[in-house]
Amino acid sequence: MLLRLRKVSKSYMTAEGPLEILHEVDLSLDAGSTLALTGESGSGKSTLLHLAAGLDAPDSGVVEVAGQEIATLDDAGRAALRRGTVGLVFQQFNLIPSLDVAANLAFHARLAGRHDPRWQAELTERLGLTGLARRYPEQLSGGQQQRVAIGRTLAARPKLVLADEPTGNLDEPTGDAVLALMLTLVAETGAALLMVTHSERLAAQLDRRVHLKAGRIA
Ligand SMILES: Nc1ncnc2c1ncn2[C@@H]1O[C@H](COP(=O)(O)OP(=O)(O)OP(=O)(O)O)[C@@H](O)[C@H]1O
Repeated sequence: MLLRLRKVSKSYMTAEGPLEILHEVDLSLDAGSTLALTGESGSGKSTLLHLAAGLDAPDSGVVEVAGQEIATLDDAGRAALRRGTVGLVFQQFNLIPSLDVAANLAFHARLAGRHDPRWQAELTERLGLTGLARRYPEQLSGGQQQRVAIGRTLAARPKLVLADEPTGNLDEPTGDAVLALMLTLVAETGAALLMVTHSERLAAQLDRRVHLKAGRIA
């Protein structure tokens, strides 16, 4: 099992007092499987994804990634887990503006010690980025930037891909094409995917779907 949440609860402090966002959420994801996380705006989807990435800690409950309980790791251990096992794709592409496409694609793989020029070349071609390798992010369209962001994540061959509305900034045909490509590449690398989406239509393309409502899995 790549990802497991057990009785995970999380509150944020607000001016009116603590606000519970997630209440005893259980969720698990096996290697090679894909799961869509849906729910209304504010239902806690991004919060859950951040907990799964070890970017934030739950108030109670357990988060395990690849068999490791995140709470038992120190900052360096969590950073190593993110670098070595987890890949993140966000709606805002988070490309490095000072690096060209090729260097952006290589960045995480190099950090993870898994830079593989042949795999990068294959991703570049299949993501339709050939010819754009020397361009900088600001010289790309939104769809092109998102394909670079997905390529950058997959170049490092993460075991677990966490994606937050990865096609949310794209028009529907472009978003559909980018998602289809991401699903194919995730399947080929044997990674597990947890994807947050507002879209029922996109959620239906993944193996399983869970819906968050008022902080609980509905
Ligand atoms: N750091 C924070 N401090 C206080 N409240 C927060 C914080 N982060 C998120 N929240 C609140 O927690 C709730 C859940 O936020 P979250 O971003 O997880 O929702 P979401 O389901 O991803 O929403 P969306 O679909 O709009 O992105 C929201 O009400 C939000 O205002």
